[in-house]
Amino acid sequence: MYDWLNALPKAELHLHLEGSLEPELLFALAERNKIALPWTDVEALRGAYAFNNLQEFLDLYYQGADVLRTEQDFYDLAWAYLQRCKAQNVIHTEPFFDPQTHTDRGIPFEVVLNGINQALKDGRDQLGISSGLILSFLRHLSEDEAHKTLDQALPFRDAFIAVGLDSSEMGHPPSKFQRVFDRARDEGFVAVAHAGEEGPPEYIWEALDLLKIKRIDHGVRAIEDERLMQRIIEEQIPLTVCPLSNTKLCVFDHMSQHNILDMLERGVKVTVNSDDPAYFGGYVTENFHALHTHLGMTQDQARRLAQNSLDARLV
Ligand SMILES: Nc1ncnc2[nH]cnc12
Ligand SMILES: [Zn+2]
Repeated sequence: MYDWLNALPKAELHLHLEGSLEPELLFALAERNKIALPWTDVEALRGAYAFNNLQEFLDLYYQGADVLRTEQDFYDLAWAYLQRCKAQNVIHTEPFFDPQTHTDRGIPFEVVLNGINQALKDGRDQLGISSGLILSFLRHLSEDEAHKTLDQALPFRDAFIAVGLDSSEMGHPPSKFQRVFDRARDEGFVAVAHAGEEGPPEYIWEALDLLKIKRIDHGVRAIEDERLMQRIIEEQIPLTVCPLSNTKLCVFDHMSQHNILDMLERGVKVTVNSDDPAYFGGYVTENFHALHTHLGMTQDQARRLAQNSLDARLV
């Protein structure tokens, strides 16, 4: 089944480039940039990948991103991810990047963007993988800071297809970012947002009604609100679900409890994605395979999930 799932043509719609930083590359970049790391080796770092919630993961994820300094580093990061796409027949990808994670450390916006963009271009030209980049605001920071990030992005508007919202969900509802999303949409960007990963269904309502998003990232807690379920089914609003992430971050205790196939059978436009594959134990195919192993996902269901991912592309 793994090989069959791997060969299935698919799109990835929920992937943080910083979350695709494998420990081997992290160590190589630390050496290249002469940065001392708190872990003795790759295995010690991998051993730290045990999380009880989103915040515990984010603390390590932001720490890991500190090795990314130069345009070449960002290129290497994105290029390594695109090669994984090629190996897993991901024919289209819409990755997120978090500019504030880097600009707050003094890395110029253009350095980050140029490195990523060159890799995406080479991915199109050399690997045949189409893509669209999503600029994600960090929700634990202020809306003012998000406005500043949007200002920095506007001169490069053709480099992005959408804006997103990620990082610590609880206590940072979508309503906090209503004005900057209004501005981004006025400037022609599509909007997406993480909602209903750890946060309640109300955050999904806000993301839809206040941020006017076209796709919900995660959204697994929608199932707690029947009226919300009716809406996302009726309007066929796609959900970018990340099964391995959800179990690694204890959103579900075990993969056998995941609700993605229940949602699929109820008519929700759910898709399968890897979120932060370097940290959560696998790329898209591993996520599909876990659904087969623990939930008995059939080939027919896998085909529908893959088709949903192709249908839910923004570009
Ligand atoms: N799963 C996730 N949720 C929120 N923010 C993130 N940033 C990277 N991965 C994330
Ligand atoms: Zn995510």
